[in-house]
Amino acid sequence: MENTRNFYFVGAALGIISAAFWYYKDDAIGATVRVDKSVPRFKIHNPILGGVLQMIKDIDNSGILIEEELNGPDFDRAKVLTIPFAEPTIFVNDPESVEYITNTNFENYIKGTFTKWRLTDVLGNGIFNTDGHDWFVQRKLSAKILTNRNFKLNIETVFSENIGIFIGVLNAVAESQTPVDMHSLFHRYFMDSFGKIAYGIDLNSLSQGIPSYVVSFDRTQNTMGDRLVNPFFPIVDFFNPYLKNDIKMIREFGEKVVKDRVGEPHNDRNDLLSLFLSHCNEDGSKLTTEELADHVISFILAGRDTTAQALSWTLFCLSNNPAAKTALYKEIDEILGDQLIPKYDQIKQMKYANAVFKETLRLYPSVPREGKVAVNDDTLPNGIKIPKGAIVGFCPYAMGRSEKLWENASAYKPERWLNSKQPSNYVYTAFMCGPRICLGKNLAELQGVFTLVSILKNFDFEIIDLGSVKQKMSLTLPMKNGLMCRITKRK
Ligand code: HEM
Repeated sequence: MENTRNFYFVGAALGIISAAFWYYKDDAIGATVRVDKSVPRFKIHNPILGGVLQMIKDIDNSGILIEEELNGPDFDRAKVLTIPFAEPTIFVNDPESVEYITNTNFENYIKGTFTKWRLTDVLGNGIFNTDGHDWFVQRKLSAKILTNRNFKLNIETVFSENIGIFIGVLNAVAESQTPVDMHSLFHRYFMDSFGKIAYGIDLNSLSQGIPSYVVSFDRTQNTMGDRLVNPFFPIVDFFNPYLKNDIKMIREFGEKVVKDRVGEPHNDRNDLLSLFLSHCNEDGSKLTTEELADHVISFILAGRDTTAQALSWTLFCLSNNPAAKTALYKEIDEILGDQLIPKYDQIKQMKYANAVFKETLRLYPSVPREGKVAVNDDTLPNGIKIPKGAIVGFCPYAMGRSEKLWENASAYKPERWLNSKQPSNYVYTAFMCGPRICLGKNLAELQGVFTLVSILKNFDFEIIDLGSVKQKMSLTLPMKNGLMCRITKRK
């Protein structure tokens, strides 16, 4: 009797497991939407768990893994990645689909709850985390300050002042002959520059060492990146010993920036914070301190990490490509002569330096992944059916390395940018495209090239161990082990 009962019990259990395997053969358990089975799944897919095991097993290389799937020989029009209890992502890798979701049918593809649920505790309702009317109002306001005229003024004032401090720090490092982590220094330099440009404040993180709120920013960026691939992030977050305090530090930093300005006798400066402070909602009310802090925090994240990481990868790419490095030094010396810091017009004249910056971002885009949630059922121009609630994703990292889009895609060739015909924003997606294209694109290019040229005019950089330079999973594309360099002063 007992044996018979056990036999039925084991049989039933095996039956349930087999049924689960059959039912969740193509999609992870709890996937919120089922995608048509005719769209191929990622090779790393397992029944029930989808792609989660492979993604979190080597989380820092998950971007490379996605790139290999999208640029692999079996990729046709789209591939699906599902992880348990989350929206499935239908990845595309062609400019037509990217144009469709980011522009042609913009209204149907939003950030949605996927992003909100993962980022709101840090970013609140900042521009990265909003859709519709809220997004539009913030975008219009910010665009008023992020103008080319203001960038030109910034070059002559803030950039020149800050680069002087940066060069001073690098001089001391060169004299001491001790290796330094350029990845960390770039983050501190751009934090200070951005604090000054956007909020008119001196953060002094370069000259006074790393403040604790910067450590919190860094750690939380990584946590937010992990949340995008790990569906079990609420559990991981619960056991994260730093997270609660880090978020508190970041929010307090944002609120302090606001409160300090509100307390000023003359708060009518020409910067982002003044604009947000003077803004009135439709009902005539002003933004609260908390809302203003959302903007402060979001713009620091937008302006600091992206450009700092782009320059870190630029030094890495130049070290791997001596011919490009020589050509760049030649242009800098020809145009600057004895002058140590470039002027606005000289940066515009430096075709090769601008090409170097773009070429680095093609291979190492600071925002390597993009995803938008479909509001309604839809069909992409390539015929792929998109169910309501699924995410349509694309990877600037994969598109930049696609042989279908770039000749000799894996080669670092700044020369490809010297042609008069430039690729469209739907091919070169490092700054996104459509109505949500990066608002700071021109500023980033100007400040990136200005900084690169200024430091190369003054110093030589030797990366100590090229093999140790690795990507790290995050919202952006930081370096896992930093970028340790030996610096010498140029004669
Ligand atoms: C190399 C530097 C940079 C790169 C590669 C870059 C790239 C991007 C990308 C890919 C997006 C879209 C992100 C998304 O879909 O959520 C974006 C958005 C944005 N970026 Fe940048 N960015 C850079 C620097 C900057 C700077 C310096 C600013 C300064 C203000 C800035 C401001 C913004 C803003 C405000 C948005 C949100 C736009 C919107 O949602 O309407 N970015 N950026």
